[in-house]
Amino acid sequence: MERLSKELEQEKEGLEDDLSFEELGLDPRLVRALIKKGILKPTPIQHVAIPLILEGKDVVARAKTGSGKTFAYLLPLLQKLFTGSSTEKKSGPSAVLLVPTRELSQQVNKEVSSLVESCRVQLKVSQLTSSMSHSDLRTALAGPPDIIVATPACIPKCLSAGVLQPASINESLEILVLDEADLLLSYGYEDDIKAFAAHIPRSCQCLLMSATSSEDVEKLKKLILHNPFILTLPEVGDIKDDLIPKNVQQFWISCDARDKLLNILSLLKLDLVQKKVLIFTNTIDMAFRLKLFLEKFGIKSAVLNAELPQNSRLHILEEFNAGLFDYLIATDDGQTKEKEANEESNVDKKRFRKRAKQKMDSEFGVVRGIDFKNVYTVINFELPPSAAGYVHRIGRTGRAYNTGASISLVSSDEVETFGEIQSFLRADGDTDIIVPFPLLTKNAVESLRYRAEDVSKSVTKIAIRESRALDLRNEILNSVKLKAHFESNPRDLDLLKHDKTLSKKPPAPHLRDVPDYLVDPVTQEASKVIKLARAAMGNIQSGCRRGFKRKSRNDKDPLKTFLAEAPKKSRRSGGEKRRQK
Ligand SMILES: Nc1ncnc2c1ncn2[C@@H]1O[C@H](COP(=O)(O)OP(=O)(O)OP(=O)(O)O)[C@@H](O)[C@H]1O
Repeated sequence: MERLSKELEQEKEGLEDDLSFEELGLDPRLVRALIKKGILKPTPIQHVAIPLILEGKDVVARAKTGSGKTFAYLLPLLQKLFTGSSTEKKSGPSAVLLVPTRELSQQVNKEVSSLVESCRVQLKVSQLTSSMSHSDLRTALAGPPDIIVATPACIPKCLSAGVLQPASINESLEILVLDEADLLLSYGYEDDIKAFAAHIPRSCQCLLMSATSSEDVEKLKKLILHNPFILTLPEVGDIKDDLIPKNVQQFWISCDARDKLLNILSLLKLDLVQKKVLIFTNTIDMAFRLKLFLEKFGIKSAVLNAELPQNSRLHILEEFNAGLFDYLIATDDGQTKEKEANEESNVDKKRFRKRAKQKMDSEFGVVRGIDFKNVYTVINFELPPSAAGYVHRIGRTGRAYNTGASISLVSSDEVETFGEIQSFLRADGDTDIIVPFPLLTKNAVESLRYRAEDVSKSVTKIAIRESRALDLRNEILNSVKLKAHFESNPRDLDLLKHDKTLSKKPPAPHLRDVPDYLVDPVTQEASKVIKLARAAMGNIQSGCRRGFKRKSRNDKDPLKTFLAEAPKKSRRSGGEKRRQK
Protein backbone atom coordinates (compact mmCIF):
# COMPACT_ATOMS: atom_id res chain seq x y z
CA MET A 1 0.00 0.00 0.00
CA GLU A 2 2.91 2.33 0.81
CA ARG A 3 4.41 1.68 -2.58
CA LEU A 4 1.09 2.37 -4.13
CA SER A 5 0.65 5.79 -2.55
CA LYS A 6 4.15 6.72 -3.55
CA GLU A 7 3.49 5.87 -7.16
CA LEU A 8 0.32 7.88 -7.17
CA GLU A 9 2.19 10.83 -5.66
CA GLN A 10 4.76 10.54 -8.43
CA GLU A 11 2.00 10.48 -10.98
CA LYS A 12 0.52 13.61 -9.45
CA GLU A 13 3.90 15.35 -9.47
CA GLY A 14 4.32 14.21 -13.05
CA LEU A 15 1.10 15.98 -13.92
CA GLU A 16 2.46 19.22 -12.65
CA ASP A 17 5.65 18.74 -14.63
CA ASP A 18 3.57 18.97 -17.78
CA LEU A 19 5.30 16.13 -19.63
CA SER A 20 5.02 15.94 -23.39
CA PHE A 21 3.83 12.89 -25.35
CA GLU A 22 7.47 12.05 -26.17
CA GLU A 23 8.37 12.22 -22.51
CA LEU A 24 5.58 9.78 -21.73
CA GLY A 25 7.40 7.32 -23.97
CA LEU A 26 5.14 7.58 -27.01
CA ASP A 27 6.41 6.42 -30.39
CA PRO A 28 7.52 9.37 -32.62
CA ARG A 29 5.15 8.20 -35.38
CA LEU A 30 2.20 8.59 -33.05
CA VAL A 31 3.46 11.95 -31.82
CA ARG A 32 3.67 13.16 -35.44
CA ALA A 33 0.18 11.83 -36.17
CA LEU A 34 -1.14 13.78 -33.18
CA ILE A 35 0.62 16.96 -34.28
CA LYS A 36 -1.14 16.62 -37.63
CA LYS A 37 -4.42 16.66 -35.73
CA GLY A 38 -3.33 19.76 -33.80
CA ILE A 39 -2.88 17.77 -30.58
CA LEU A 40 0.33 18.78 -28.85
CA LYS A 41 0.07 18.09 -25.13
CA PRO A 42 -1.40 15.14 -23.26
CA THR A 43 -4.48 15.73 -21.16
CA PRO A 44 -4.25 14.71 -17.49
CA ILE A 45 -5.98 11.37 -18.04
CA GLN A 46 -3.58 10.66 -20.94
CA HIS A 47 -0.71 11.72 -18.74
CA VAL A 48 -1.47 9.07 -16.17
CA ALA A 49 -2.90 6.30 -18.32
CA ILE A 50 -0.39 6.18 -21.21
CA PRO A 51 2.70 5.15 -19.21
CA LEU A 52 0.72 2.62 -17.17
CA ILE A 53 -0.76 1.01 -20.24
CA LEU A 54 2.63 0.96 -21.95
CA GLU A 55 3.95 -0.87 -18.88
CA GLY A 56 1.28 -3.52 -19.46
CA LYS A 57 -0.92 -2.75 -16.48
CA ASP A 58 -4.64 -3.18 -16.38
CA VAL A 59 -6.26 0.21 -16.02
CA VAL A 60 -9.66 1.26 -14.83
CA ALA A 61 -9.85 4.91 -15.84
CA ARG A 62 -12.66 7.20 -14.92
CA ALA A 63 -12.50 10.79 -16.12
CA LYS A 64 -15.11 13.32 -17.06
CA THR A 65 -16.71 13.60 -20.47
CA GLY A 66 -14.58 15.17 -23.17
CA SER A 67 -11.33 14.68 -21.24
CA GLY A 68 -9.56 12.67 -23.95
CA LYS A 69 -10.11 9.10 -22.76
CA THR A 70 -10.10 7.68 -26.28
CA PHE A 71 -6.49 8.66 -27.03
CA ALA A 72 -5.57 7.71 -23.46
CA TYR A 73 -6.04 4.05 -24.42
CA LEU A 74 -5.64 4.15 -28.22
CA LEU A 75 -2.15 5.64 -28.29
CA PRO A 76 -0.42 3.10 -26.00
CA LEU A 77 -2.49 0.28 -27.49
CA LEU A 78 -1.29 1.10 -31.01
CA GLN A 79 2.28 1.53 -29.85
CA LYS A 80 2.21 -1.95 -28.33
CA LEU A 81 0.84 -3.40 -31.54
CA PHE A 82 3.46 -1.53 -33.64
CA THR A 83 6.20 -3.34 -31.81
CA GLY A 84 4.50 -6.72 -31.89
CA SER A 85 3.08 -6.64 -35.42
CA SER A 86 6.19 -7.44 -37.40
CA THR A 87 6.83 -10.78 -35.67
CA GLU A 88 4.74 -13.93 -35.92
CA LYS A 89 1.46 -14.27 -37.85
CA LYS A 90 -1.57 -14.62 -35.63
CA SER A 91 -4.78 -16.53 -36.07
CA GLY A 92 -6.97 -13.95 -34.29
CA PRO A 93 -7.17 -10.26 -33.34
CA SER A 94 -4.50 -8.75 -31.08
CA ALA A 95 -6.86 -6.12 -29.72
CA VAL A 96 -10.62 -5.92 -29.26
CA LEU A 97 -12.28 -2.60 -28.48
CA LEU A 98 -15.83 -2.93 -27.20
CA VAL A 99 -18.15 0.09 -27.11
CA PRO A 100 -21.86 0.33 -26.28
CA THR A 101 -23.23 1.93 -29.46
CA ARG A 102 -22.75 1.77 -33.20
CA GLU A 103 -22.18 5.49 -33.37
CA LEU A 104 -19.32 5.17 -30.94
CA SER A 105 -17.91 2.14 -32.68
CA GLN A 106 -17.93 4.13 -35.93
CA GLN A 107 -16.18 7.03 -34.23
CA VAL A 108 -13.53 4.86 -32.55
CA ASN A 109 -12.94 2.93 -35.76
CA LYS A 110 -12.37 6.18 -37.62
CA GLU A 111 -9.96 7.43 -34.98
CA VAL A 112 -7.89 4.18 -34.94
CA SER A 113 -7.85 3.92 -38.73
CA SER A 114 -6.70 7.50 -39.12
CA LEU A 115 -3.85 7.00 -36.63
CA VAL A 116 -2.80 3.76 -38.35
CA GLU A 117 -2.86 5.49 -41.73
CA SER A 118 -0.88 8.49 -40.47
CA CYS A 119 1.73 6.25 -38.90
CA ARG A 120 1.99 4.14 -42.06
CA VAL A 121 2.02 0.85 -40.21
CA GLN A 122 0.61 -2.45 -41.41
CA LEU A 123 -2.24 -2.96 -38.99
CA LYS A 124 -5.64 -4.08 -40.15
CA VAL A 125 -8.61 -2.56 -38.34
CA SER A 126 -12.13 -4.00 -38.72
CA GLN A 127 -15.36 -2.61 -37.43
CA LEU A 128 -18.08 -5.19 -36.79
CA THR A 129 -21.75 -4.48 -36.30
CA SER A 130 -24.31 -6.98 -35.15
CA SER A 131 -26.46 -6.34 -38.21
CA MET A 132 -23.72 -7.69 -40.51
CA SER A 133 -24.47 -10.94 -42.30
CA HIS A 134 -22.32 -13.99 -41.62
CA SER A 135 -20.55 -13.61 -44.94
CA ASP A 136 -19.80 -9.91 -44.24
CA LEU A 137 -18.48 -10.87 -40.83
CA ARG A 138 -16.31 -13.56 -42.40
CA THR A 139 -14.88 -11.03 -44.86
CA ALA A 140 -14.25 -8.50 -42.10
CA LEU A 141 -12.46 -11.12 -40.04
CA ALA A 142 -10.38 -12.50 -42.89
CA GLY A 143 -6.73 -11.81 -42.45
CA PRO A 144 -7.35 -11.74 -39.46
CA PRO A 145 -7.59 -8.07 -38.42
CA ASP A 146 -5.16 -6.86 -35.76
CA ILE A 147 -7.80 -4.68 -34.15
CA ILE A 148 -11.55 -5.25 -33.91
CA VAL A 149 -13.89 -2.42 -32.95
CA ALA A 150 -17.38 -3.68 -32.12
CA THR A 151 -20.37 -3.62 -29.84
CA PRO A 152 -20.27 -6.61 -27.45
CA ALA A 153 -23.17 -8.39 -29.18
CA CYS A 154 -21.01 -8.97 -32.27
CA ILE A 155 -18.49 -11.22 -30.60
CA PRO A 156 -20.84 -14.06 -29.53
CA LYS A 157 -22.48 -13.75 -32.93
CA CYS A 158 -19.11 -14.32 -34.61
CA LEU A 159 -18.28 -17.16 -32.24
CA SER A 160 -21.57 -18.99 -32.76
CA ALA A 161 -21.38 -18.49 -36.53
CA GLY A 162 -17.92 -20.04 -36.47
CA VAL A 163 -16.31 -17.04 -38.16
CA LEU A 164 -14.23 -16.37 -35.06
CA GLN A 165 -12.64 -19.27 -33.19
CA PRO A 166 -12.39 -19.30 -29.39
CA ALA A 167 -8.94 -20.86 -29.73
CA SER A 168 -7.66 -18.01 -31.88
CA ILE A 169 -8.92 -15.41 -29.40
CA ASN A 170 -7.25 -17.31 -26.62
CA GLU A 171 -4.02 -17.51 -28.54
CA SER A 172 -3.94 -13.96 -29.96
CA LEU A 173 -5.75 -11.47 -27.78
CA GLU A 174 -3.31 -9.11 -26.09
CA ILE A 175 -5.44 -6.11 -25.22
CA LEU A 176 -9.14 -5.74 -24.50
CA VAL A 177 -10.73 -2.32 -24.06
CA LEU A 178 -14.18 -1.72 -22.64
CA ASP A 179 -14.92 1.90 -23.55
CA GLU A 180 -17.81 3.69 -21.83
CA ALA A 181 -17.70 0.73 -19.44
CA ASP A 182 -20.37 2.27 -17.24
CA LEU A 183 -22.87 1.84 -20.06
CA LEU A 184 -22.11 -1.58 -21.42
CA LEU A 185 -24.27 -3.42 -18.93
CA SER A 186 -27.13 -0.93 -19.05
CA TYR A 187 -27.25 -1.46 -22.80
CA GLY A 188 -27.97 -5.10 -22.07
CA TYR A 189 -24.62 -6.59 -23.03
CA GLU A 190 -23.96 -8.54 -19.84
CA ASP A 191 -24.54 -11.96 -21.39
CA ASP A 192 -22.49 -11.08 -24.47
CA ILE A 193 -19.59 -9.93 -22.34
CA LYS A 194 -19.83 -13.03 -20.16
CA ALA A 195 -19.81 -15.25 -23.25
CA PHE A 196 -16.70 -13.48 -24.49
CA ALA A 197 -14.99 -13.39 -21.06
CA ALA A 198 -14.73 -17.16 -21.04
CA HIS A 199 -12.27 -16.99 -23.97
CA ILE A 200 -10.11 -14.08 -22.86
CA PRO A 201 -6.61 -15.34 -22.03
CA ARG A 202 -5.27 -14.57 -18.58
CA SER A 203 -2.32 -12.74 -20.06
CA CYS A 204 -4.60 -10.25 -21.85
CA GLN A 205 -4.25 -6.64 -20.70
CA CYS A 206 -7.68 -5.17 -19.91
CA LEU A 207 -8.62 -1.51 -19.94
CA LEU A 208 -11.92 -0.09 -18.66
CA MET A 209 -12.72 3.51 -19.53
CA SER A 210 -15.73 5.36 -18.19
CA ALA A 211 -17.02 8.85 -17.45
CA THR A 212 -19.05 7.95 -14.39
CA SER A 213 -18.50 5.27 -11.83
CA SER A 214 -21.21 2.76 -11.09
CA GLU A 215 -21.91 -0.71 -9.78
CA ASP A 216 -21.80 -1.85 -13.38
CA VAL A 217 -18.16 -0.81 -13.68
CA GLU A 218 -17.41 -2.78 -10.52
CA LYS A 219 -19.21 -5.78 -11.96
CA LEU A 220 -17.25 -5.56 -15.20
CA LYS A 221 -14.00 -5.20 -13.31
CA LYS A 222 -14.70 -8.48 -11.55
CA LEU A 223 -15.82 -10.16 -14.72
CA ILE A 224 -13.00 -9.12 -17.00
CA LEU A 225 -9.85 -8.04 -15.22
CA HIS A 226 -7.37 -10.86 -14.74
CA ASN A 227 -4.21 -8.94 -14.17
CA PRO A 228 -3.94 -7.93 -10.53
CA PHE A 229 -2.40 -4.48 -11.19
CA ILE A 230 -5.26 -2.02 -11.22
CA LEU A 231 -5.30 1.74 -11.25
CA THR A 232 -8.53 3.18 -10.00
CA LEU A 233 -8.82 6.90 -10.52
CA PRO A 234 -10.67 9.08 -7.99
CA GLU A 235 -14.14 7.99 -6.99
CA VAL A 236 -17.18 10.04 -7.97
CA GLY A 237 -17.48 11.57 -4.53
CA ASP A 238 -14.05 13.14 -4.73
CA ILE A 239 -14.59 15.11 -7.89
CA LYS A 240 -18.35 15.28 -8.13
CA ASP A 241 -18.41 19.00 -8.87
CA ASP A 242 -15.99 18.38 -11.64
CA LEU A 243 -17.97 15.80 -13.57
CA ILE A 244 -18.94 18.48 -16.05
CA PRO A 245 -16.07 20.67 -17.23
CA LYS A 246 -15.98 23.98 -15.38
CA ASN A 247 -15.95 25.95 -18.61
CA VAL A 248 -19.48 24.81 -19.35
CA GLN A 249 -21.94 27.27 -17.83
CA GLN A 250 -25.10 25.50 -16.77
CA PHE A 251 -28.43 27.31 -16.73
CA TRP A 252 -32.07 26.48 -16.23
CA ILE A 253 -35.36 28.11 -17.07
CA SER A 254 -38.51 27.39 -15.11
CA CYS A 255 -41.56 27.22 -17.35
CA ASP A 256 -44.89 25.52 -17.82
CA ALA A 257 -44.68 22.28 -19.83
CA ARG A 258 -46.99 23.85 -22.42
CA ASP A 259 -44.70 26.91 -22.69
CA LYS A 260 -41.58 24.96 -23.55
CA LEU A 261 -42.02 25.55 -27.28
CA LEU A 262 -42.48 29.24 -26.63
CA ASN A 263 -39.36 29.38 -24.47
CA ILE A 264 -37.12 27.57 -26.89
CA LEU A 265 -38.42 29.71 -29.72
CA SER A 266 -37.52 32.83 -27.72
CA LEU A 267 -34.02 31.50 -27.04
CA LEU A 268 -33.31 30.65 -30.67
CA LYS A 269 -35.24 33.37 -32.48
CA LEU A 270 -33.98 36.19 -30.29
CA ASP A 271 -30.38 34.97 -30.65
CA LEU A 272 -29.88 34.38 -26.95
CA VAL A 273 -27.81 31.23 -27.38
CA GLN A 274 -24.63 30.55 -29.27
CA LYS A 275 -24.52 28.03 -32.08
CA LYS A 276 -24.11 25.15 -32.75
CA VAL A 277 -27.00 23.94 -30.65
CA LEU A 278 -27.78 20.36 -29.67
CA ILE A 279 -31.30 19.94 -28.31
CA PHE A 280 -32.40 16.87 -26.40
CA THR A 281 -35.95 15.57 -26.18
CA ASN A 282 -37.05 12.37 -24.47
CA THR A 283 -39.14 10.98 -27.32
CA ILE A 284 -38.94 10.94 -31.09
CA ASP A 285 -42.44 12.41 -31.41
CA MET A 286 -41.41 15.36 -29.29
CA ALA A 287 -38.32 15.80 -31.46
CA PHE A 288 -40.54 16.04 -34.55
CA ARG A 289 -43.02 18.33 -32.82
CA LEU A 290 -40.15 20.68 -32.05
CA LYS A 291 -38.68 20.43 -35.54
CA LEU A 292 -42.03 21.20 -37.19
CA PHE A 293 -42.71 24.05 -34.80
CA LEU A 294 -39.31 25.69 -35.34
CA GLU A 295 -39.60 25.18 -39.08
CA LYS A 296 -42.67 27.42 -39.16
CA PHE A 297 -40.43 30.22 -37.89
CA GLY A 298 -37.74 29.56 -40.48
CA ILE A 299 -35.43 27.71 -38.07
CA LYS A 300 -34.16 24.59 -39.81
CA SER A 301 -33.02 21.61 -37.80
CA ALA A 302 -32.32 17.92 -38.20
CA VAL A 303 -33.60 15.09 -36.02
CA LEU A 304 -31.32 12.26 -34.97
CA ASN A 305 -32.91 9.14 -33.51
CA ALA A 306 -32.78 5.37 -33.22
CA GLU A 307 -35.35 4.84 -35.93
CA LEU A 308 -33.15 6.10 -38.76
CA PRO A 309 -30.94 3.84 -40.84
CA GLN A 310 -27.35 3.64 -39.65
CA ASN A 311 -25.93 5.39 -42.73
CA SER A 312 -28.23 8.35 -42.28
CA ARG A 313 -27.39 8.67 -38.61
CA LEU A 314 -23.74 8.66 -39.39
CA HIS A 315 -24.17 11.20 -42.14
CA ILE A 316 -26.25 13.52 -39.96
CA LEU A 317 -23.51 13.41 -37.33
CA GLU A 318 -20.84 14.10 -39.92
CA GLU A 319 -22.72 17.03 -41.42
CA PHE A 320 -23.45 18.53 -38.05
CA ASN A 321 -19.82 18.12 -37.01
CA ALA A 322 -18.74 19.72 -40.28
CA GLY A 323 -20.93 22.73 -39.48
CA LEU A 324 -23.40 22.26 -42.34
CA PHE A 325 -26.34 23.05 -40.07
CA ASP A 326 -26.67 24.63 -36.65
CA TYR A 327 -29.52 22.90 -34.85
CA LEU A 328 -29.67 19.19 -34.14
CA ILE A 329 -32.53 17.67 -32.17
CA ALA A 330 -31.61 14.31 -30.67
CA THR A 331 -33.16 11.65 -28.53
CA ASP A 332 -30.81 9.97 -26.10
CA ASP A 333 -30.56 6.38 -27.20
CA GLY A 334 -32.24 3.26 -28.50
CA GLN A 335 -34.01 2.89 -25.19
CA THR A 336 -36.17 5.89 -26.12
CA LYS A 337 -38.54 3.33 -27.53
CA GLU A 338 -39.38 2.22 -24.01
CA LYS A 339 -40.32 5.75 -23.01
CA GLU A 340 -42.42 6.12 -26.12
CA ALA A 341 -44.14 2.82 -25.54
CA ASN A 342 -45.09 3.99 -22.06
CA GLU A 343 -46.62 7.13 -23.45
CA GLU A 344 -48.83 5.34 -25.92
CA SER A 345 -52.36 4.41 -24.91
CA ASN A 346 -52.80 0.84 -23.67
CA VAL A 347 -54.53 -0.15 -26.89
CA ASP A 348 -51.60 1.02 -28.97
CA LYS A 349 -48.86 -0.22 -26.67
CA LYS A 350 -48.64 -3.76 -27.97
CA ARG A 351 -48.61 -2.64 -31.57
CA PHE A 352 -46.11 0.08 -30.79
CA ARG A 353 -43.73 -2.26 -28.98
CA LYS A 354 -43.77 -4.60 -31.96
CA ARG A 355 -43.12 -1.71 -34.33
CA ALA A 356 -40.37 -0.33 -32.08
CA LYS A 357 -38.71 -3.70 -31.83
CA GLN A 358 -38.69 -4.10 -35.56
CA LYS A 359 -37.51 -0.66 -36.46
CA MET A 360 -35.40 0.85 -33.73
CA ASP A 361 -31.77 0.16 -33.27
CA SER A 362 -31.04 -0.74 -29.68
CA GLU A 363 -27.36 -0.04 -30.33
CA PHE A 364 -28.13 3.59 -31.17
CA GLY A 365 -26.65 6.17 -28.83
CA VAL A 366 -25.52 9.71 -29.44
CA VAL A 367 -25.29 10.95 -25.90
CA ARG A 368 -22.57 8.71 -24.62
CA GLY A 369 -19.09 9.14 -25.90
CA ILE A 370 -19.89 10.76 -29.23
CA ASP A 371 -17.50 13.58 -29.97
CA PHE A 372 -19.69 16.37 -31.26
CA LYS A 373 -17.44 19.07 -32.71
CA ASN A 374 -17.93 22.64 -31.54
CA VAL A 375 -21.36 22.34 -30.03
CA TYR A 376 -21.61 25.48 -27.95
CA THR A 377 -25.05 25.07 -26.42
CA VAL A 378 -26.85 21.97 -25.22
CA ILE A 379 -30.54 22.50 -24.52
CA ASN A 380 -32.54 20.02 -22.50
CA PHE A 381 -35.98 20.63 -23.94
CA GLU A 382 -37.00 17.88 -21.55
CA LEU A 383 -34.89 16.74 -18.62
CA PRO A 384 -33.31 13.30 -18.81
CA PRO A 385 -34.63 10.88 -16.18
CA SER A 386 -31.34 10.65 -14.28
CA ALA A 387 -28.39 12.72 -13.16
CA ALA A 388 -26.00 10.43 -15.06
CA GLY A 389 -28.04 11.07 -18.22
CA TYR A 390 -27.74 14.80 -17.57
CA VAL A 391 -23.95 14.58 -17.18
CA HIS A 392 -23.60 12.69 -20.46
CA ARG A 393 -25.89 15.08 -22.36
CA ILE A 394 -24.12 18.20 -21.12
CA GLY A 395 -20.79 16.51 -21.83
CA ARG A 396 -21.46 16.99 -25.55
CA THR A 397 -20.34 20.61 -25.14
CA GLY A 398 -17.17 21.98 -23.60
CA ARG A 399 -15.11 19.21 -25.14
CA ALA A 400 -11.35 19.55 -25.31
CA TYR A 401 -10.61 23.10 -24.12
CA ASN A 402 -13.75 24.54 -25.72
CA THR A 403 -16.23 26.52 -23.69
CA GLY A 404 -19.93 25.90 -23.75
CA ALA A 405 -23.28 26.37 -22.10
CA SER A 406 -26.31 24.31 -21.27
CA ILE A 407 -29.89 25.38 -20.70
CA SER A 408 -32.48 23.07 -19.19
CA LEU A 409 -36.16 23.88 -19.53
CA VAL A 410 -37.76 22.67 -16.31
CA SER A 411 -41.52 22.28 -15.90
CA SER A 412 -43.34 21.66 -12.63
CA ASP A 413 -43.48 17.87 -13.18
CA GLU A 414 -39.70 17.81 -13.63
CA VAL A 415 -38.86 19.74 -10.47
CA GLU A 416 -38.11 16.59 -8.50
CA THR A 417 -35.71 15.20 -11.12
CA PHE A 418 -34.13 18.63 -11.43
CA GLY A 419 -33.59 18.72 -7.66
CA GLU A 420 -31.88 15.32 -7.84
CA ILE A 421 -29.60 16.52 -10.63
CA GLN A 422 -28.73 19.70 -8.72
CA SER A 423 -27.86 17.81 -5.56
CA PHE A 424 -25.85 15.24 -7.53
CA LEU A 425 -23.71 17.99 -9.03
CA ARG A 426 -23.45 20.15 -5.93
CA ALA A 427 -20.38 19.62 -3.79
CA ASP A 428 -21.36 19.47 -0.09
CA GLY A 429 -22.34 22.88 1.24
CA ASP A 430 -21.82 24.57 -2.10
CA THR A 431 -24.36 26.62 -3.96
CA ASP A 432 -26.25 25.27 -6.96
CA ILE A 433 -24.19 24.54 -10.06
CA ILE A 434 -27.11 25.07 -12.46
CA VAL A 435 -28.25 28.68 -12.18
CA PRO A 436 -31.25 30.56 -13.63
CA PHE A 437 -30.68 31.74 -17.19
CA PRO A 438 -30.32 35.52 -16.95
CA LEU A 439 -30.80 36.59 -20.56
CA LEU A 440 -34.37 35.58 -21.24
CA THR A 441 -36.79 38.12 -19.79
CA LYS A 442 -40.49 37.58 -19.21
CA ASN A 443 -41.18 40.41 -21.65
CA ALA A 444 -39.18 38.73 -24.37
CA VAL A 445 -41.07 35.46 -23.91
CA GLU A 446 -44.44 37.19 -23.83
CA SER A 447 -43.67 39.15 -27.00
CA LEU A 448 -43.68 35.87 -28.93
CA ARG A 449 -46.51 34.13 -27.08
CA TYR A 450 -49.29 34.91 -29.50
CA ARG A 451 -47.39 33.68 -32.57
CA ALA A 452 -45.98 30.64 -30.78
CA GLU A 453 -49.34 29.49 -29.46
CA ASP A 454 -50.95 29.96 -32.81
CA VAL A 455 -48.29 27.90 -34.58
CA SER A 456 -48.09 25.23 -31.90
CA LYS A 457 -51.79 24.45 -32.44
CA SER A 458 -51.03 23.66 -36.07
CA VAL A 459 -48.44 21.05 -35.09
CA THR A 460 -50.95 18.29 -34.50
CA LYS A 461 -50.35 14.64 -33.61
CA ILE A 462 -51.23 13.69 -37.16
CA ALA A 463 -48.80 16.23 -38.59
CA ILE A 464 -46.08 14.82 -36.34
CA ARG A 465 -46.77 11.21 -37.37
CA GLU A 466 -46.82 12.14 -41.04
CA SER A 467 -43.58 14.07 -40.79
CA ARG A 468 -41.90 11.33 -38.86
CA ALA A 469 -42.91 8.80 -41.50
CA LEU A 470 -41.86 11.15 -44.30
CA ASP A 471 -38.49 11.78 -42.72
CA LEU A 472 -37.93 8.07 -42.23
CA ARG A 473 -38.90 7.32 -45.85
CA ASN A 474 -36.53 10.04 -47.09
CA GLU A 475 -33.73 8.77 -44.93
CA ILE A 476 -34.19 5.17 -46.03
CA LEU A 477 -33.92 6.34 -49.62
CA ASN A 478 -30.95 8.50 -48.71
CA SER A 479 -29.38 5.62 -46.90
CA VAL A 480 -29.12 3.55 -50.07
CA LYS A 481 -27.59 6.49 -51.93
CA LEU A 482 -25.32 7.21 -49.02
CA LYS A 483 -24.01 3.66 -48.88
CA ALA A 484 -22.94 3.77 -52.50
CA HIS A 485 -21.67 7.30 -52.19
CA PHE A 486 -19.60 6.76 -49.06
CA GLU A 487 -17.93 3.77 -50.60
CA SER A 488 -16.51 5.87 -53.42
CA ASN A 489 -16.29 9.30 -51.72
CA PRO A 490 -15.75 8.75 -48.02
CA ARG A 491 -14.90 12.40 -47.42
CA ASP A 492 -17.69 14.02 -49.34
CA LEU A 493 -20.19 15.38 -46.89
CA ASP A 494 -22.30 17.50 -49.13
CA LEU A 495 -24.42 14.97 -50.92
CA LEU A 496 -27.62 15.12 -48.97
CA LYS A 497 -29.22 17.60 -46.64
CA HIS A 498 -30.71 16.36 -43.41
CA ASP A 499 -32.15 19.62 -42.11
CA LYS A 500 -34.63 20.05 -44.93
CA THR A 501 -38.12 21.23 -44.07
CA LEU A 502 -40.83 18.62 -43.62
CA SER A 503 -43.88 20.86 -43.97
CA LYS A 504 -45.12 21.56 -47.46
CA LYS A 505 -45.54 25.32 -47.03
CA PRO A 506 -42.59 27.67 -46.50
CA PRO A 507 -42.65 29.68 -43.25
CA ALA A 508 -44.82 32.80 -43.36
CA PRO A 509 -42.73 36.00 -43.61
CA HIS A 510 -44.18 37.42 -40.38
CA LEU A 511 -43.02 34.28 -38.52
CA ARG A 512 -39.63 34.03 -40.17
CA ASP A 513 -38.49 37.50 -39.05
CA VAL A 514 -39.24 38.90 -35.62
CA PRO A 515 -40.06 42.60 -36.07
CA ASP A 516 -37.95 44.97 -33.97
CA TYR A 517 -40.95 46.45 -32.19
CA LEU A 518 -41.61 43.03 -30.60
CA VAL A 519 -38.17 42.80 -29.01
CA ASP A 520 -37.60 44.84 -25.87
CA PRO A 521 -34.30 46.79 -25.48
CA VAL A 522 -32.95 44.43 -22.76
CA THR A 523 -33.30 41.44 -25.06
CA GLN A 524 -31.82 43.33 -28.03
CA GLU A 525 -28.80 44.13 -25.87
CA ALA A 526 -28.48 40.50 -24.66
CA SER A 527 -28.66 39.25 -28.21
CA LYS A 528 -25.88 41.66 -29.26
CA VAL A 529 -23.68 40.45 -26.42
CA ILE A 530 -24.18 36.83 -27.46
CA LYS A 531 -23.27 37.64 -31.06
CA LEU A 532 -20.13 39.51 -29.99
CA ALA A 533 -19.14 36.73 -27.61
CA ARG A 534 -19.60 34.24 -30.39
CA ALA A 535 -17.36 36.19 -32.76
CA ALA A 536 -14.67 36.45 -30.09
CA MET A 537 -15.02 32.81 -29.02
CA GLY A 538 -14.36 31.56 -32.51
CA ASN A 539 -10.80 32.85 -32.30
CA ILE A 540 -10.16 31.95 -28.71
CA GLN A 541 -11.38 28.41 -29.11
CA SER A 542 -9.26 27.53 -32.07
CA GLY A 543 -6.25 29.15 -30.42
CA CYS A 544 -6.62 27.14 -27.24
CA ARG A 545 -7.21 23.87 -28.95
CA ARG A 546 -4.20 23.99 -31.17
CA GLY A 547 -1.70 25.86 -29.07
CA PHE A 548 -1.86 24.54 -25.51
CA LYS A 549 0.31 27.47 -24.62
CA ARG A 550 -0.95 28.04 -21.10
CA LYS A 551 1.62 26.70 -18.77
CA SER A 552 -0.09 26.65 -15.42
CA ARG A 553 -2.80 24.18 -14.46
CA ASN A 554 -6.05 25.90 -14.99
CA ASP A 555 -9.16 24.65 -13.26
CA LYS A 556 -11.30 26.08 -16.00
CA ASP A 557 -9.94 23.72 -18.63
CA PRO A 558 -11.89 20.49 -18.75
CA LEU A 559 -8.89 18.59 -19.95
CA LYS A 560 -6.70 19.92 -17.17
CA THR A 561 -8.80 19.21 -14.15
CA PHE A 562 -8.31 15.49 -13.90
CA LEU A 563 -6.79 14.53 -10.58
CA ALA A 564 -4.86 11.36 -9.99
CA GLU A 565 -4.68 11.62 -6.23
CA ALA A 566 -4.79 8.81 -3.79
CA PRO A 567 -8.29 8.70 -2.31
CA LYS A 568 -8.68 9.73 1.31
CA LYS A 569 -7.32 7.33 3.91
CA SER A 570 -10.69 6.16 5.12
CA ARG A 571 -11.53 4.97 1.63
CA ARG A 572 -8.37 2.97 1.22
CA SER A 573 -9.33 -0.02 3.21
CA GLY A 574 -12.07 -1.08 0.79
CA GLY A 575 -10.80 -3.87 -1.47
CA GLU A 576 -9.71 -2.90 -4.93
CA LYS A 577 -9.71 0.85 -4.49
CA ARG A 578 -6.09 1.21 -5.51
CA ARG A 579 -3.51 -0.42 -7.53
CA GLN A 580 -2.86 -3.70 -5.82
CA LYS A 581 -0.63 -6.55 -6.27
N1 LIG B 1 -4.36 15.95 -25.73
C1 LIG B 1 -5.38 16.54 -26.32
N2 LIG B 1 -5.36 17.83 -26.65
C2 LIG B 1 -6.41 18.43 -27.27
N3 LIG B 1 -7.54 17.79 -27.64
C3 LIG B 1 -7.61 16.50 -27.34
C4 LIG B 1 -6.57 15.79 -26.68
N4 LIG B 1 -6.93 14.51 -26.53
C5 LIG B 1 -8.16 14.39 -27.06
N5 LIG B 1 -8.57 15.58 -27.57
C6 LIG B 1 -9.86 15.88 -28.22
O1 LIG B 1 -10.82 16.01 -27.18
C7 LIG B 1 -12.10 15.61 -27.64
C8 LIG B 1 -12.74 14.69 -26.62
O2 LIG B 1 -11.99 13.49 -26.52
P1 LIG B 1 -12.69 12.08 -26.24
O3 LIG B 1 -13.81 11.86 -27.19
O4 LIG B 1 -11.63 11.06 -26.17
O5 LIG B 1 -13.29 12.36 -24.79
P2 LIG B 1 -13.87 11.32 -23.76
O6 LIG B 1 -13.16 11.53 -22.48
O7 LIG B 1 -13.84 9.95 -24.35
O8 LIG B 1 -15.37 11.84 -23.61
P3 LIG B 1 -16.71 10.97 -23.35
O9 LIG B 1 -16.69 10.50 -21.93
O10 LIG B 1 -17.80 11.92 -23.63
O11 LIG B 1 -16.65 9.85 -24.31
C9 LIG B 1 -11.88 14.98 -29.02
O12 LIG B 1 -12.26 15.90 -30.02
C10 LIG B 1 -10.39 14.74 -29.08
O13 LIG B 1 -9.89 14.82 -30.40
